[in-house]
Parts: sequence; structure tokens; C-alpha cells
Amino acid sequence: MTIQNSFVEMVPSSREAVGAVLTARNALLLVGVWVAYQLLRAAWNISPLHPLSRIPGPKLAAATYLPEFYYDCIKFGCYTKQIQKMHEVYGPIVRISPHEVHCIDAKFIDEIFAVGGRKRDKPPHQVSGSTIELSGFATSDHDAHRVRRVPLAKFFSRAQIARLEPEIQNLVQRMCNKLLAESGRMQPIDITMAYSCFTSDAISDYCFGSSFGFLAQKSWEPNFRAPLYSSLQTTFLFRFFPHLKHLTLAADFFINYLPEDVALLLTTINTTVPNQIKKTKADIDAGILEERETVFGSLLNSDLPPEEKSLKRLADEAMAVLGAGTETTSWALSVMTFHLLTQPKLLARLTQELREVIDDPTSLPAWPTLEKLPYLGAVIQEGLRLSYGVSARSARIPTEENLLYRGEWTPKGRSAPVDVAYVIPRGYAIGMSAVLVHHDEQIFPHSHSFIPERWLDENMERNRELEKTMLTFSKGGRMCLGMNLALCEIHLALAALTLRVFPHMRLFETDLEDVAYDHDMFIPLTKDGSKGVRVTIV
Ligand code: HEM
Repeated sequence: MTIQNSFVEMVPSSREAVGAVLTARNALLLVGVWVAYQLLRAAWNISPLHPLSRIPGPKLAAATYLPEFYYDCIKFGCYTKQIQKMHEVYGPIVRISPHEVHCIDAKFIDEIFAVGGRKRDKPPHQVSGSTIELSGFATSDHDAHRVRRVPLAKFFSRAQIARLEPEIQNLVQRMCNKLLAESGRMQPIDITMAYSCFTSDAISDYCFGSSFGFLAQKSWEPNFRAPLYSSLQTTFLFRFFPHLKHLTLAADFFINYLPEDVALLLTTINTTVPNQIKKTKADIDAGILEERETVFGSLLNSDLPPEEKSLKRLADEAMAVLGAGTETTSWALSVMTFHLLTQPKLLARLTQELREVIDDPTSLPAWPTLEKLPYLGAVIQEGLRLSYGVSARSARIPTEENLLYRGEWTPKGRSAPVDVAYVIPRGYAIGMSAVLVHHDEQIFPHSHSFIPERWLDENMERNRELEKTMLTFSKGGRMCLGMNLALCEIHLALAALTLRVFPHMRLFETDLEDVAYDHDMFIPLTKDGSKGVRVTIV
């Protein structure tokens, strides 16, 4: 080979080398620009010019989302506990991220979760990662949320739920019969599974006119719990990497290679629920009349604009309603079951009160009659308090007004409280966490104990004042849409269970840790490794 030849051969490879160096330099430059931008942003976030600069809190949380990412994504669902620690140091109002403030004072509930014309957006950071992005629940903008909530809300009014009550009564008795059929088998049952079958049959029947049929199947599984848990597992991660949620759309191609529960979730989101909507639409088009009005049948028949009735939009809403309507209610019932079985005196008192109005527990009085029973109401309130609904904070953004907080607190080392006042400027998020408010010892002394009596006043009437401090169903214009349905289900189920099933039910290797809050997955979770609230029927 001549020298000239070897030079010619070297030219392209040296060009490639130069190209590679340039690419690496450009990449480094981009990374450098990005880092500089993030540093500038962090510096702005903690500068005295930032609108939240007067709100106390740790500097790192004010500067960046790193603490939230670390505690919620890496340590999984632990930011609420960290927020509690911040309140111990900084007082009732703390800045927990560059754009968000957290409050621990129940007196401020009605300001944060306001009603009437006072607009409240949901922070995009908290909903942008949702896989049900077109549901009302995940709609950030106040006005767009109203457009979605109002047509749905009429199906969950007290009057509508009263019409649905015979179906719920039916399902309650079916659940009790199925539990009693376990008698003598001595096989432990995860009771939340049983309750989940009941609640998901109730809501799916109401939504589509045919239930999932979980109570009719032989065992308690499969049910809607596993797919729901899979969907919530990604909540925190998708908040930081919202584009990852689009992977769910491509999942059909590799569904066979995914873990079973993830595959089940994806099938539910991409196939089962859209198919239910399609079937409802096909029935309407074919002129098949529903025996009873169903939620999605009526929405499809309504004069909502076409984009609000698209398959994706209604499937997202259906997932939201099915998801919200099952786990919360079944977990509340599980918490009540655990505490009643561990405190026989409370169970005896409840049983006595129920026996006074119920001759035959297989044929219960109507929900309004049960609602008047003070001790039943107190047990339910206490169970709702300790099951929290959504334990993690859910924040709101007041878009058109500044909020003024005035309160007092006693800093560590001080003997007397000091007054504090803060302005939360419009456009910034402020949230509250049920799990922190429900353990405010000033409001709920011995807050970790199950004490139904706290909900009764001196005349043994319901303590309505105390009920105002409950966040289980949230408050304001975005509070739980299904509260009436949930309360109806819980009153009927608890009455029937108390008289028919609890006399035969025993806890199986279950203790307080199996119901006590440990961390969040949006909803409350117990310690890792818990096998749930397990019972046997003797
Ligand atoms: C004990 C039972 C229940 C509890 C504790 C509960 C709790 C909650 C809470 C705290 C929220 C507000 C979430 C947020 O701020 O992001 C909520 C919203 C919602 N809940 Fe419930 N829920 C229960 C049962 C139900 C049932 C049975 C349904 C059935 C329809 C339902 C449907 C919804 C819907 C659709 C929303 C979203 C409302 C909106 O954004 O406008 N929930 N629920």
C-alpha cells in the first residue's frame, strides 16, 4: 500500500472521528445548557422575588422537585410522612415544592376546597401522569372539570341512589350468603377481596346495566383490585415522566410478556372498559331498551357535544368511576370490620342498636332509616376517618383569588403559641392530606384508636361540627362524586354483616399493622408484606 493510498483511506474515518467529537460536544453542550437552566430555575424558585418566597419550608423542596421525587418515587409513597415532619419544624403552612404549599390546619379546609363560584384547578403536576386523562377526575381546569362533572353528578344524587337501593340490598345479601357459605372451611379469606367484589359489582351494574359478576363467581378472585392497584402503582412515576403513560397504548403488542397484574390492568384500560362502552352504544343504536337507566347509557343518549361522548373520553370516565367506586369503599368496610372484631363491646353495642329496628337482617330497612341510627353512624364515621379515602394530598389552585391564612402554632422550644399569617398567591397549589388532618390530636384525641363515641355529642346525637373536619370524601367542587352511593353501600353492608356474618367471623393472623396507614399509593397502604385483613367463618 502506498502512502497516498493509506492517506485516502484514513480520510473518511478521521471525518467520522471529527463528527463523533462534534456530536459528543453538542450533547455535552445541551446537557450543560439544561443543567444551567435547571440551576437558574432553582435559584429563581428560592429567590426573594418568587411569589412563594414568604412561605416557610426546606430550601431544597422550594428549589426543586427532588425531595418529592425521592420520597414518592424512590422510597415509594413516603412524601406525606416527610411533609408531616416539615410541619413539625415550620408550622401549619409549608412550601413542599417549587409550586405547592401544604396546610395541616383543618380550619382552612373550606378555603382550599372551596365551593360556589370560587374556581379551583387541580395542579397539572398531580394529574398529568394519569392514565385516565380525559376523566373529570384528571381534568385540571376548573371550567372543563365542571363540563364533565355536572352531567355525571346527577346519577349520584341521593334521589338516584334511593332508586338504585334495591339492587344494592340484593348484592349485600348475596355477599353475606357467599361469606356464610364459607362456614367451617377454615380457609382464611382476605375480606377486602370480598368487599371489593361487592362494590365493583354494584358500580359496574349501575354504570353499564350488567355487573362484573364477581359475587356470582365461585371464589373471590379475580376481581377489580389487582388492575386498580397496578394503575395506581405508576401514579407517582408518571407525574414526573407523563409521557411514559403513552406506553399503555402500545402495550397490546407485548401484553404476553408483561407481569400478570400489569397485563390485567392494560387489558382493562384498553379492552374491557372500552368494550363495555361499545356494547352500551351498540345496544342503543339497535334500539335495545335498558330495564333501568344506566350511567353510561344515559350519557351516550344525552345531548353532550360529540367530543364529550367519544369512546376514549367515556372509557376514561368509566375507569375513573369504577376505580374510585371500589377500593375506597371496600377498604373503609375492612377497617370497620377489623376494629369491630377486635373490640367486642363496640360490636355488641352496634348489634343491639341494629336489633331494635331490624327483625329480619335478610330484609333490611331502607338506607334513610339506617342513617338515623346514631351508633351505626358513629362507627361508620370512625371507620371513614381511619380509612382516609385518598391519603396522599390532593391540592387545588385558586386561580382567581389570593388565599389568606391566619392561625397559630407552638414552635419547638416555645411554651406559648405564636400567631402566623400567610398569603397563598393565586395560581399556586395548596393541598391538605386526609391522613395528617385525621391524626390531629387537638381534634381527634387518641387519634390512632377506633373510638366511635367521639362522633356523638352529649345528647347521643351526631356531632355535625366534628364531621366538618373530615376529609375522607374531600370537600368542595371536586369532592367525591360517589359519596351517596358509598354511604348507602356502607350502611346496608355493615348492618347486614353485623347481624348475619360477624357472629361467625374471626380474624385470622391479622393485627393493627394490617389496617394502619404506612405509606401512600394515592390511596392508603399498610406496611409492606401485610397479607391484608384475613378472616375465617366458623
Ligand atoms: C368510602 C368510599 C369513598 C371514598 C372515601 C372516596 C373518596 C374520594 C375522594 C377523597 C375524592 C377526591 C379525590 C381528589 O381530590 O383527587 C373522590 C373523588 C371521586 N370519587 Fe370517591 N370515594 C368513595 C367512593 C366513591 C364511589 C362509590 C364512587 C362511585 C361513583 C366514587 C367516585 C368518585 C369520582 C368520580 C371522583 C372524582 C370527582 C371529581 O373529580 O369531580 N367515589 N373520592
